[in-house]
Amino acid sequence: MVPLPLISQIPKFNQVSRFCMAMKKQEEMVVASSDRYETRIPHVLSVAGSDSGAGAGIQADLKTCAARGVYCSTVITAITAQNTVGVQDVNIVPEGFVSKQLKSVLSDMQVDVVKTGMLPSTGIVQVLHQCLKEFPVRALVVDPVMVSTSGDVLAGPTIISVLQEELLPMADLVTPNLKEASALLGGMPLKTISDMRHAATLIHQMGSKNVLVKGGDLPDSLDAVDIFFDGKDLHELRSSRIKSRNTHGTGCSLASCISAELAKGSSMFSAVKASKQFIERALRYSKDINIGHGPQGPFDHLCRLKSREQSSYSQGCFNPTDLFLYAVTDSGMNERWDRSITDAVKAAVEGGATIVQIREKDAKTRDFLEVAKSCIKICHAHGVPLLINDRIDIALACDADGVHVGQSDIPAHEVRRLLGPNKVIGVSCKTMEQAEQAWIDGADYIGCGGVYPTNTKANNLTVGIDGLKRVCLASKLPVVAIGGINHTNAAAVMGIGIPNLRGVAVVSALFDRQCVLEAASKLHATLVEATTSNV
Ligand SMILES: Nc1ncnc2c1ncn2[C@@H]1O[C@H](COP(=O)(O)OP(=O)(O)OP(=O)(O)O)[C@@H](O)[C@H]1O
Ligand SMILES: Cc1ncc(CO)c(N)n1
Ligand SMILES: [Mg+2]
Repeated sequence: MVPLPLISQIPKFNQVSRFCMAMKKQEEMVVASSDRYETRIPHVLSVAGSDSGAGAGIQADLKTCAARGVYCSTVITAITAQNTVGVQDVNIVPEGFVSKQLKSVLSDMQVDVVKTGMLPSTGIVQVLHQCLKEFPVRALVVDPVMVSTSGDVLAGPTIISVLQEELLPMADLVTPNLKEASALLGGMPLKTISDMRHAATLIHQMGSKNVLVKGGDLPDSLDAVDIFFDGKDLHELRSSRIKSRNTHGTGCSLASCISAELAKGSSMFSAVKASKQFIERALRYSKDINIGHGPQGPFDHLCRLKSREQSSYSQGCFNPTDLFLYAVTDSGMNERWDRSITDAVKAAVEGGATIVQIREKDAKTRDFLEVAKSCIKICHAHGVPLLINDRIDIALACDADGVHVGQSDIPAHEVRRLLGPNKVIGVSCKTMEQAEQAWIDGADYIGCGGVYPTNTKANNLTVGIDGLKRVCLASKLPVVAIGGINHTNAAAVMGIGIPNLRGVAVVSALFDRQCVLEAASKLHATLVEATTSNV
């Protein structure tokens, strides 16, 4: 198979569509060669050390990629005896054997992105450099692991010059923490955000296309602040600092999440921002878990999948963040683009849809049920809930996660009675009164729109941005905006800045497009951009 160009050689605006085209081409090749339709899964190769405590290293990378729906292969560079107290011992894998692992994976599997962690010898860096020249990949993310947060050395200072000479000039992103940034800069002290900004520009000169200086260990900082530099602009990425001992492995997980998002086709900046959100969410979810007796515990990468089983769908605890990118299917559009509903849903969730609603107005009941069952499997494999529009019978029969109803469908309180307390119920509302009623009726969220005019629903009254604001301010339930929303106006919708507006629901912007995956990841990136603060 012809290797794809390095990500840094592809103009930014073209990345996602080229990736989609390449994926389509590969799919066609598979069909042609085996007469069987298979979909390629985005693939990250992690070249890193094993952490026996499984909070960092290879284990963190595997879990992060799994949480993001991306395949992760592994080349192990060292085995560490490690726990929540610290690193007790390190056994370095001989470079010849690292080289064998690299060749095994790279010569056989189609890797999109290589992510490096612990590279404990100069020989290992050299064989990696050689292999990447022989088997180019779309992106290289270098996490220059040197010292663990417990203070133990994972790669000595001799590594620095070979990293600088061989790896950084090939890298699309390098992600040093404060100590590593300081070591790369010959021991320069880094104590403030302004020091971090300066460091990012200096490290950029070592050849990496982009630099992310991580501030997890910045003393006296109320927020967790990272500095991103793309060679032109400096961005300050902030999230709240979660008060928890369970922060071991945040660095590895951040870099592998960025790699996973790049593998799916995101642009670099969107991947970085989405990944910072992922870390914050996982830390918040895991802040009270208790593993080990030492000062630094691991967090739970798979929280999103778990919270799905434990909360929304069996314990009756709806997670409003699921409304972020809400995909509503339309059979007419799928027919027009000659794809099945299941293929459309699969592409939407792979591209980043966070909840799916199956809306089938004309389907035969039995066909609808079969489609719903397949879609649930796809959605749950990605930790995404699936709702059914209007048809409570179908939702019950396939054990969907919930139902969405309009004002002329069965009233929400009846739906609640039929579905019980643990399912998700959404109601379309145009007015403050309807929003109040949805709350009284026991709904979990409301959909408000049409925000903009749309062809999807005939004779649908447009409430506009002002109507949306009014309903959001009055609603006691989380709100998802709907109606004519796409990647050009999504930022304006989220920009109204009312906290209970949790996302946008879209039909045409995903499904009336040639490449649903591309449309979804582009819209997801736009939403992340619109909802993450940066200076
Ligand atoms: N307590 C926290 N709350 C929120 N975000 C955090 C916290 N600690 C770290 N982060 C974030 O996690 C990411 C990793 O940062 P950090 O500086 O801890 O990397 P690291 O030291 O390489 O991690 P590690 O060595 O533990 O794997 C950054 O985006 C940082 O802002
Ligand atoms: C194996 C390994 N890689 C990276 C880190 C950095 O957190 C660690 N502690 N252990
Ligand atoms: Mg740290």
